[in-house]
Amino acid sequence: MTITDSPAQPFVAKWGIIGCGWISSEFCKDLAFIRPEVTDVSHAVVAVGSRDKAKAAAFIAENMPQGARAQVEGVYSAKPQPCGSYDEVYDHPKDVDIIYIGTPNQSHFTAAKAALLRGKHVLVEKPACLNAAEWAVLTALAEEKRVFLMEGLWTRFQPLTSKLRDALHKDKLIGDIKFVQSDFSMAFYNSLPDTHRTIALEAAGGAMFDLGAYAMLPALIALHENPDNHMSPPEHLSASMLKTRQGTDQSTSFSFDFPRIDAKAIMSTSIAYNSPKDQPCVIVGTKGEIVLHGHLSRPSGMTIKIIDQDPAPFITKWKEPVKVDADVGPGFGLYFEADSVARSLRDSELQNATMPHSETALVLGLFDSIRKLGGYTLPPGLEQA
Ligand SMILES: NC(=O)C1=CN([C@@H]2O[C@H](COP(=O)(O)OP(=O)(O)OC[C@H]3O[C@@H](n4cnc5c(N)ncnc54)[C@H](OP(=O)(O)O)[C@@H]3O)[C@@H](O)[C@H]2O)C=CC1
Ligand SMILES: O=C1OC[C@@H](O)[C@H](O)[C@H]1O
Repeated sequence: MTITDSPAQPFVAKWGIIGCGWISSEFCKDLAFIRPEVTDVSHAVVAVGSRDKAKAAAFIAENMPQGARAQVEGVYSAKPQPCGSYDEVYDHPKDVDIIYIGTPNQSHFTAAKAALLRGKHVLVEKPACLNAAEWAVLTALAEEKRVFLMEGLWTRFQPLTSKLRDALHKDKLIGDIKFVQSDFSMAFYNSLPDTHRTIALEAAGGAMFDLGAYAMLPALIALHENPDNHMSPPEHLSASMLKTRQGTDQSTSFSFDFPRIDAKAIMSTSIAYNSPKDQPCVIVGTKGEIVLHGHLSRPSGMTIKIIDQDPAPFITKWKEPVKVDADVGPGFGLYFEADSVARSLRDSELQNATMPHSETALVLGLFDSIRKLGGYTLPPGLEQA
């Protein structure tokens, strides 16, 4: 074989993992998946940090005993190392280049800041931090250190999200989009103990912080990112919160308008009930509707319904609906996000175009306003900016 015949090696993202909980385990299992269709990037887990070293070792043995895909395939030789503190991962002597933060909400800012200060790239789980001011501190630090920073809102990277965007804006299948209604809710309250991270005040729990970004996402894609809206911010925000015993929100509803395109979004999120499974979100346009199915964090598909008559106030005729399945293969589906981050690192990007800093700033700013309208106050000291 000549040199030119040898297959190109993928770019390998070298991860340090912070926190050995549930979502970190799904993330690492996804990093280990061998997906032959992806040849340009791969992943290695270099170090795994827990507050308890034995837990980190057990986490590795259970979720990726051979490491991530590049380690399984021999593209990267060292195996994942367990660490008994998060600092050990940030300071890891081996070549950790990006830190994945899978700890509870209230710890995201501290963990992300610590990693950025060490000059590491960062992917931090949603919500990236507790308010827009904290995010401004992190983005300024990332810019100063010239490192990559992104909030992990994995739904943005799923193939169905691209199909939805194309159907709405490229193919304009439902005409001018006028209305979005969505609900993302999961019945944690009164099922899990009040100390659980999704409920507890000290963990910045409640529906909005846990599920609100997913409830908001279809409106941002359909309306905020609508080319005719020119990225004008939402206006006329209204919100109300029904509280848990903890003072966090069990159920929150909110709405906003996009006057530039005469469109409205009404959203809700709750930890007290489960969303309507078959129809958690409807996007309504002048020529039809798109209905999302399943969980809004990972929709199982969408149905495109086109009106079969001239525009009229009362619609009675529809074309045969078109069903589009989500192309999620085995695993959880966090690999789409991880691959995109790896491509950003390969290309020396400091932000990811699909999930730029401005997107997180917008959502956290809306969260700030929704909390103010709903009277949700975090304990003193939890917010660090
Ligand atoms: N993208 C997605 O689909 C999902 C995202 N998430 C997000 O990920 C984050 C973690 O959620 P999840 O994995 O369900 O949570 P878990 O409770 O399962 O895990 C969190 C881990 O963080 C570490 N940790 C650090 N500080 C604390 C603390 N004070 N209390 C408890 N644990 C702590 C622990 O790891 P150790 O003991 O090893 O130090 C723990 O195992 C949340 O911010 C959530 O919003 C959650 C689920 C899905
Ligand atoms: O991000 C999330 O997605 C779905 C839920 O399982 C979880 O509580 C939440 O953090």
